[in-house]
Amino acid sequence: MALAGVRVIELAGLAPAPFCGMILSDFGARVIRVDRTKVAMTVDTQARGKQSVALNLKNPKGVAVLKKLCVQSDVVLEPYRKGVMEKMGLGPEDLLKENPRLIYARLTGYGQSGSYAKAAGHDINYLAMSGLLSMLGRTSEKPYAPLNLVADFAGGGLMCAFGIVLALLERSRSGRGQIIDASMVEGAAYVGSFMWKSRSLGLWNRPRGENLLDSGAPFYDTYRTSDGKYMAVGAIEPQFYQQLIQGLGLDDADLPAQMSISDWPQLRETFSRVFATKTQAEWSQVFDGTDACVTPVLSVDKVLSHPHNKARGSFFKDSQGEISPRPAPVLSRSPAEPCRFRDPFIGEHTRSVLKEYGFEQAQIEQLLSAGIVECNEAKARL
Ligand SMILES: C[C@H](CCC[C@@H](C)[C@H]1CC[C@H]2[C@@H]3[C@H](O)C[C@@H]4C[C@H](O)CC[C@]4(C)[C@H]3C[C@H](O)[C@]12C)C(=O)SCCNC(=O)CCNC(=O)[C@H](O)C(C)(C)COP(=O)(O)OP(=O)(O)OC[C@H]1O[C@@H](n2cnc3c(N)ncnc32)[C@H](O)[C@@H]1OP(=O)(O)O
Repeated sequence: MALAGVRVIELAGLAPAPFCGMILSDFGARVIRVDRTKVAMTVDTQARGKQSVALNLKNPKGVAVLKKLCVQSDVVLEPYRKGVMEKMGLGPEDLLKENPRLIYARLTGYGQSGSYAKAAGHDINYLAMSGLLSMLGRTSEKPYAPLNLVADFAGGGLMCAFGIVLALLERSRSGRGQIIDASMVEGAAYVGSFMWKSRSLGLWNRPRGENLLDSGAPFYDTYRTSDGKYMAVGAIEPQFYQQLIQGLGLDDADLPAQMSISDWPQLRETFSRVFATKTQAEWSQVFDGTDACVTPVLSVDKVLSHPHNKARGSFFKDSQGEISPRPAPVLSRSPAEPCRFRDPFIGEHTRSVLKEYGFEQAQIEQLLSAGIVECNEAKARL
């Protein structure tokens, strides 16, 4: 796999950093998640392929353990508020001094500088600060955050993984590590570059929810079917729009022009009325194999069985029967191979990892009895 041989230490976080670690793990990196001690259950639902070491970083001996792990690693990924790592004596200066090849990735909401750097926040706040939230939502409604996909995952976890891969590539030439300041505000805004770069085209001149791609246009929207499901319509180009009209059984001569914005409400009503006459399956049959750009809105349970997704193996079931998306993109020679085994228990690999990283048996026992590290091998064997 592309990242085979890369060792990552991921400090346990909420959503974006776990996703970043999972991407690296899916593509072959060895990811060791450092969890807190005295925690019964992890909230990391993106732990695929990771190992877990439970370590008390409030104790200087715990800090020393982490340093030793980082000296022998390629990447450390930290998801804390600005200053937390420095306070524990684990800031970039400390760790890069001991391992100048280390890539030190800092995944935060607001970045390492600026007046918000130390403030708490979540996806919706970062999305708001990126400018993008102001553009999301239906006409005459308040801004609407699309789950926590944009800032946490696209602009956060994924962008941070991209930064790490870039830094690894650069290190193969320079031999030196570096610090990655991954701000979710900036990551989200960067993902949304199109919104800024396409303003001159007049794509976003109208209020929120009344533009071409924000559900303003009737040919770029979703429609309810007779069985209470939905179809997605993305027939922008005139030649594809014609196929939409044909599939709906409408006559172009009876309809206003596609780009007549003042007629969009009327056109939407017509489309809504027609879509409500057949089930999702029936509409899929009508549009499959055409270029009308009309697809069923699949529920997360149904994606696995759709013939297209099935043919490509786009989703898979793990050993627990849970459906997951296959890691993307697909590399021809060294594709990702997601681990199908269950996620680790907190501290499941403490003993084995410490041994591998050069701790003597007696040292490990001492750390365990002092509560500086915790081990959960027994739970794993149950
Ligand atoms: C919208 C998303 C978030 C969605 C997440 C939800 C899915 C989950 C959120 C809450 C979960 C529920 C909850 O936990 C209760 C149940 C628990 C149960 O086990 C499961 C069910 C639950 C209902 C559970 C269910 C779900 O999992 C949840 C609903 C996001 O937007 S995520 C993005 C958040 N932002 C960032 O990541 C940006 C960077 N980080 C930050 O700004 C801050 O970390 C943050 C997120 C604001 C949190 O601030 P906080 O004050 O809590 O922490 P920090 O200032 O960063 O300091 C960390 C302290 O921890 C110490 N520490 C770290 N590691 C160790 C260690 N190994 N040992 C000892 N101590 C450690 C560190 O020293 C810091 O201590 P100090 O505060 O003393 O300096």
